[in-house]
Amino acid sequence: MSHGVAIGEVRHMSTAELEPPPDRIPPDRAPRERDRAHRAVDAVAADLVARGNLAGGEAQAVLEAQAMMARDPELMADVERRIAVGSTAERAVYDAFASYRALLAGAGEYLAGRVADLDDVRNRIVARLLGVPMPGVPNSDTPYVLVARDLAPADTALLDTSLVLGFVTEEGGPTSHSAILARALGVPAVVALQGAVELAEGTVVAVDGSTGEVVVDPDPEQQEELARIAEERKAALTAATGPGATSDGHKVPLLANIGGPADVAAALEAGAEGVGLFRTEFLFLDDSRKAPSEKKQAEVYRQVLEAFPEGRVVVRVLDAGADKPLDFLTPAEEPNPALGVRGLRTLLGHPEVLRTQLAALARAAKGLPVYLEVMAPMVADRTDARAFADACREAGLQAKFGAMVEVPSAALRARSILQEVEFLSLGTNDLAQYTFAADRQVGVLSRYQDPWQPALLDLIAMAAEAAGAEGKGCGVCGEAASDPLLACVLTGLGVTSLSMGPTAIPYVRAALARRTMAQCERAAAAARASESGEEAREAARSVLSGE
Ligand SMILES: C=C(OP(=O)(O)O)C(=O)O
Ligand SMILES: [Mg+2]
Repeated sequence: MSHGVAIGEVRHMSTAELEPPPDRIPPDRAPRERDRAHRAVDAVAADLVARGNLAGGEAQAVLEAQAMMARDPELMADVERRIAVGSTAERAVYDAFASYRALLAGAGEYLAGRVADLDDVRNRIVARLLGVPMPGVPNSDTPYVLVARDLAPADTALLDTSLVLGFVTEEGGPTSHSAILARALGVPAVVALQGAVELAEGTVVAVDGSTGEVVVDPDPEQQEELARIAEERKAALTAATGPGATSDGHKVPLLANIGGPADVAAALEAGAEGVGLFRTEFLFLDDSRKAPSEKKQAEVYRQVLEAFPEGRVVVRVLDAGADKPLDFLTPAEEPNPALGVRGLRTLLGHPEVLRTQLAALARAAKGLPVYLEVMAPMVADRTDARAFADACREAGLQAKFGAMVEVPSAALRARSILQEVEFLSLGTNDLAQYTFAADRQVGVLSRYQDPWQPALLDLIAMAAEAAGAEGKGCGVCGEAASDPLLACVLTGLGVTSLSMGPTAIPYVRAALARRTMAQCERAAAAARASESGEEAREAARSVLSGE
């Protein structure tokens, strides 16, 4: 969710499946159809790349990955085969994508995340061949609330925020890629709302990005009340500036999650005190066969480091696998990729990739006054942590080495992990996934992704207490940190820094500035004493607003 309230009329994303008729063509038309298919694919791929260039950041990487899907040579070979036996270009594309989709489904992999991307590519190519408008964002001159089954990155990347007041999706958990991209736009959004696509076109809805509520046909009083709440939030926002701290001066550095240099401007504008999570995998998406060279990586890292002179920059080494597969590193045949070779496990199996990345970081930081910190994703135990710390030392890296806490075992044995590394960073997206055994990409399981769940709060508290006892830092860099109320609770649990998408920083800063540390601790205790995520949220809200 983004914060704020949007009130407006529903406009649906045009998702009607374009199914071309199964017309047959005579053999002499095949060359022409082949040519049409090639031109449509090229145009769509070029359009996706152009959209990516405009959007920058994480969106660019996702769009470029989509362009690669469009240009997939095997897919094109299948299209040509179908044309050769009498299909029209549009029908051949439609059918070839359908079998590719089934193949993905059979692989069982990160499908939920990728199918929306794949369908979007197919719709674009088929629409182009049929000469009908591209599927996607509706044409409207007046502002509206966009409703969609799921949002394809190509659409979220270039949404006109002067027209889109907010959006609601039926699919996609709160930590899915579309939700993260949506949040980056900074308009109120509610994801994984069951029944969203049934909302009638033109109905007025109020979308509260902070609570996740969508009020259908709000009466004038409700509209006024919601608008008043939104105004209050805005006023609180402008009142708070400077470093993150509670009203009694307990400092909680507010850091930004970024995917590359393109996100730095937004981080600086939001007043980020540094970067708490630099997701480096976006750099690796350009080439599906090999890692970028040390020189290329160093250039990109340096651009980010230079933007935060004297600030803290936490770089996460490559987190490949599961929802972020890379062809040259991720095993193709894993029965359960989220439980498979991913994150640090991938890097330990490909030490040369880790070595190159660490060498690039050492090169990038040379001579800069920045506080570089480097952390590994998916650390499960002390052996993992030691292997990572050893690799960092061998690379001669002048940096603090840390471990992400994304697996329950790491939270349970945080103290032992801290014998090897200097800080912890809680990746609450994956920690929730593994605590509740609920795939973070599956919309119907999104209840388990609620970071307010007391079990998750217990694990966070364990990690934070262990770090406190060792005199070391323990930050949060998962989506949990971007919820202003939860940010107060996390602070109360003993978390020492919060890292989030830049657009959330002002809201979190304002929320912390209004509470004392003692209030945050009371809210944390009340939340942990609850029996469900919903109860925990209510309990914390009542502590934090009642004093
Ligand atoms: C920050 C996290 O990493 P990612 O979302 O990139 O997996 C997390 O899992 O919370
Ligand atoms: Mg993670």
